[in-house]
Amino acid sequence: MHDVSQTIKITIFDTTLRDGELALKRKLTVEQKIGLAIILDEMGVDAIEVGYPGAFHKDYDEIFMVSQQVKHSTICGLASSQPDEIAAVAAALKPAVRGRINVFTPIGIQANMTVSEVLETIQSSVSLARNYCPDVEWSAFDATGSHPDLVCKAVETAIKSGATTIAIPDSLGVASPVEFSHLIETVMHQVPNIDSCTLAVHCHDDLGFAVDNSLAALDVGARQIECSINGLGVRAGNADLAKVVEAIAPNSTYYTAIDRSWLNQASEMVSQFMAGST
Ligand SMILES: CC(C)C(=O)C(=O)O
Repeated sequence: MHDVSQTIKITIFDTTLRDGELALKRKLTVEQKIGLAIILDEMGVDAIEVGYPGAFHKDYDEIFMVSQQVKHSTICGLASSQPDEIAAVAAALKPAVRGRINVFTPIGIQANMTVSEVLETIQSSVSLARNYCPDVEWSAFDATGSHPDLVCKAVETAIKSGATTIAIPDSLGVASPVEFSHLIETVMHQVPNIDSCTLAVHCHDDLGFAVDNSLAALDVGARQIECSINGLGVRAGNADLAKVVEAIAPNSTYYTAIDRSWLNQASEMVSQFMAGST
């Protein structure tokens, strides 16, 4: 239960079953995904990202079956801007009480696309996703490896195209807390329609800053943190959900809906996944 003086709810988006699974040598079974998703749902996680069917065919069935079991959390599937990937996530989410399509577009310097190609790709993919689902997240893959002006233009375009959540990832884990919160602040100040979406952050731990970057972003306007149990995720991992939630708990401004009594059970389950994958 949060203190009534804590006024701003921070949405907790768990990506253990999607980004986290990428770190495992042996992929999770559908039973393992359902088992963890039920605990995350009980724990009060707002959104659970279950898979990326465009890259892994098995993730389609897993999103479908987790969607049948979970009653409270929003179930999310990842898609690139390819129309068939977006359609696959939409179909897999059919049984979900609440579903979300997370569309990502690479916008870093290495993406090798012109500005107009990037913006057209965002416009067409996010609009398509919105035709299937009222809850669409757009993720600016490699935002910290891009020019801030392009990040802002891209975010504005995604919101105009119907995105309800915008994620700014530090995809390669290259930013310090000062640099990352400066980027979030720039987006908050320069994007005219930013108030019509929830701003999310998705940080990787290559420099050991995933949790610090996520928390620093709150004071400049981020309202969703993407994280994972035990920080499981590609390379050095994602922000650790328990560390994020424990850091927010005593804060007088922010609160989460997480019931922290479930944290150990979730951590033990994911430790077993990790041990079984070596
Ligand atoms: C696909 C996106 C959200 C991602 O995992 C990243 O940028 O790290």
